[in-house]
Amino acid sequence: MSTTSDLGVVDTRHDLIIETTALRKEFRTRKGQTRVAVQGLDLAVPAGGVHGFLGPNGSGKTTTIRMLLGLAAATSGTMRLFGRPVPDELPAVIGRVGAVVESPKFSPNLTARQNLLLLSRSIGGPDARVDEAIETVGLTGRDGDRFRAYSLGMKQRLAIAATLLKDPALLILDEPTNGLDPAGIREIRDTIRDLGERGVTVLLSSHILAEVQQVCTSATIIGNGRLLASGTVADLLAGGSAYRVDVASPGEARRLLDAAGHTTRPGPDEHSLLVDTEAPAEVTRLLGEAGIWLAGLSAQRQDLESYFLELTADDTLGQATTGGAA
Ligand SMILES: Nc1ncnc2c1ncn2[C@@H]1O[C@H](COP(=O)(O)OP(=O)(O)OP(=O)(O)O)[C@@H](O)[C@H]1O
Repeated sequence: MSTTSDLGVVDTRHDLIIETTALRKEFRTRKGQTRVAVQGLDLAVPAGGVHGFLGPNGSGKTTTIRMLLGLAAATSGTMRLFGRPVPDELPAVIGRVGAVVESPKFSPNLTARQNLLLLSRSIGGPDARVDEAIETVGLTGRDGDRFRAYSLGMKQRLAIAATLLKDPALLILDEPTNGLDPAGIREIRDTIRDLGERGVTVLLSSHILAEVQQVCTSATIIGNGRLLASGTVADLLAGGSAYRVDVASPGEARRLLDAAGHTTRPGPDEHSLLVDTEAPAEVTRLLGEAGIWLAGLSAQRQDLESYFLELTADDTLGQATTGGAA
């Protein structure tokens, strides 16, 4: 049974900071069609560390985050934050959640510090927390500059600083490095890593793998609103190791290997396929016995990025739509 109280104690039964089950979101398009943005998503974010929420553009990340924060209604499914069902019990937990989903509004003529002081006082926070937040995001020394003179990267860091004013246990950042140059990306990345090391659970949504791989301890990969893979980054990388098989007829080879219980995927060209297996010799034997001769067999060592691209290759073409007018 739940151990939660009005103080927002974590439900120890789950020990998950974010949990969604069969989460679904449909939008009605102008043409009267139903666009399924999120379809049956099970998301499980453990306490502590930085969790990547990865998927190509349009895969449903922002929609999922908006539902978690009560900014959009789910069509069906359940969601929990700190073990509490949301949106029903969102008021009990929202004080522990910091989020940068859209660009927050700062006054351009006030300094960064003045902007933060205003925000902090509006939620009854101590002024000292403003200094802490400025230091955490690395804006010490620049906090006296007017907001309008800030670079995009500094604005993003200020947005993160604003979320820290309530000392959140969970920080949700939606594509925080969008539009930043490499130096700006590195600054944000360092800030996020630092926050994770301080014990804040961070959900970091991104479609850029290379940078996420360096920051995240665990990750969920989605495509077309569906879960494709989830686990520690190390597990995801291990799961991504595969063998490339070169044969004249990959379709036939895939059917055979699938029937034998292997998991296969299309290869990088028309005469290849990828197979996830611990036993490449078994693959050779199965194909050989069926008269399918291998022209090549090679282990594929992958980084998270190529694994991600491979997983989401079929999911970037468009969203599922049903019903309505053509
Ligand atoms: N208000 C809306 N009305 C109709 N469709 C929407 C609406 N909001 C989002 N969608 C659609 O839902 C799908 C998922 O969009 P979403 O913004 O959640 O993706 P995302 O993964 O955050 O993408 P990005 O990386 O580009 O931000 C897209 O096909 C999008 O067009």
